[in-house]
Amino acid sequence: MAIWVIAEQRDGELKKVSLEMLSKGQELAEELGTELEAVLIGDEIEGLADSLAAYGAAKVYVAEDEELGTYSSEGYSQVISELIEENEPDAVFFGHTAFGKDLAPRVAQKAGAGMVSDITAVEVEADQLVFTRPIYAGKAFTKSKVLSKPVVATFRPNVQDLGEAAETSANIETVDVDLADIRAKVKEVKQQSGGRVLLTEADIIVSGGRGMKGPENFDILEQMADVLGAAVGASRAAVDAGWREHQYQVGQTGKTVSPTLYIACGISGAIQHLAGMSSSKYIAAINKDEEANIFNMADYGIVNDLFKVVPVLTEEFKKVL
Ligand SMILES: Cc1cc2nc3c(=O)[nH]c(=O)nc-3n(C[C@H](O)[C@H](O)[C@H](O)COP(=O)(O)OP(=O)(O)OC[C@H]3O[C@@H](n4cnc5c(N)ncnc54)[C@H](O)[C@@H]3O)c2cc1C
Repeated sequence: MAIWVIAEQRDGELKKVSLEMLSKGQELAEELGTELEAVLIGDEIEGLADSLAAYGAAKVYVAEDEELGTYSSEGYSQVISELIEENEPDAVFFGHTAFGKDLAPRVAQKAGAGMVSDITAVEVEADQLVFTRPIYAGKAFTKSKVLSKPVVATFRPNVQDLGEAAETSANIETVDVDLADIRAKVKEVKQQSGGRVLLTEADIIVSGGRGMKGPENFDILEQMADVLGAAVGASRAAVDAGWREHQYQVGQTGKTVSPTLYIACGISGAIQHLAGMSSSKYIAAINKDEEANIFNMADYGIVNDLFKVVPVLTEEFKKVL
């Protein structure tokens, strides 16, 4: 009986959402009087188990194999499903990331489990987990209880608070892995170069829309992002115009992001854009139209020409950062 967090790592580095889920999981486990445990899968990753313990995992199941070095839907879902069958956890949490979105439904299907996705909050009511998730592009929220066991849930990254890390070492249980029946193997992963933080993990995002007027003008956003250590996003209008690649699109048909600060530059605030960023902690908007809908959502707004404002802000940020 336990709450499980399926840890996500890439190239030996844990994704922040895994630690966020552990921080939240610790609270929930205490309230429910159950254990918090983590599952770590990959190749040569055992060293990461201590970090999972530091954020509250009382036990870490470690499945290591060369074949698991790169993500494989079939391999990872097989390992997790077998572990679930053996240990019968009450709840299994994944990040709502490309990894979690691919893996969680497969695991839920194999375990015959109910699933709730993209959750932004969870609480305990009458000994049951109640999950909150945004619907209608963030205009409304549903609260769901899942009656089957285990419940599988995916957590929106950057929403749960990260707790304090404790000084502790992990209680590791090594998992026997038999991948003889796996039909598909990942032979190579080609990564795009570029040193910027990922959009979905960024603490600060500077985003540009049609108001940027052309691809070359994104340079001023890149410069501001360099100073802030931010990622650069875009509206669909900017992506459709061919100014930015689709992987940087924020919104209903792009990425959902929840940074601490989202700076929207020359973005009007269409509902489909808001769908992807309305759960940001703070929203700042720069737009020359004071009627722009983005100002209804923004915590801070500057009504002015972004080509005047952005370079000034960048210089000011340089002075304090
Ligand atoms: C099914 C569907 C899915 C969609 N999915 C998405 C999605 O995932 N993401 C998304 O973003 N959109 C999406 N859209 C499109 C969405 O409806 C809007 O068309 C789009 O978000 C508009 O982008 P924008 O704000 O950059 O452009 P606009 O709406 O044209 O706004 C440009 C803004 O820039 C301002 N501006 C212009 N010049 C300056 C300047 N010099 N200084 C300051 N401000 C300036 C203007 O005042 C204006 O407010 C979707 C639409 C549909 C129908």
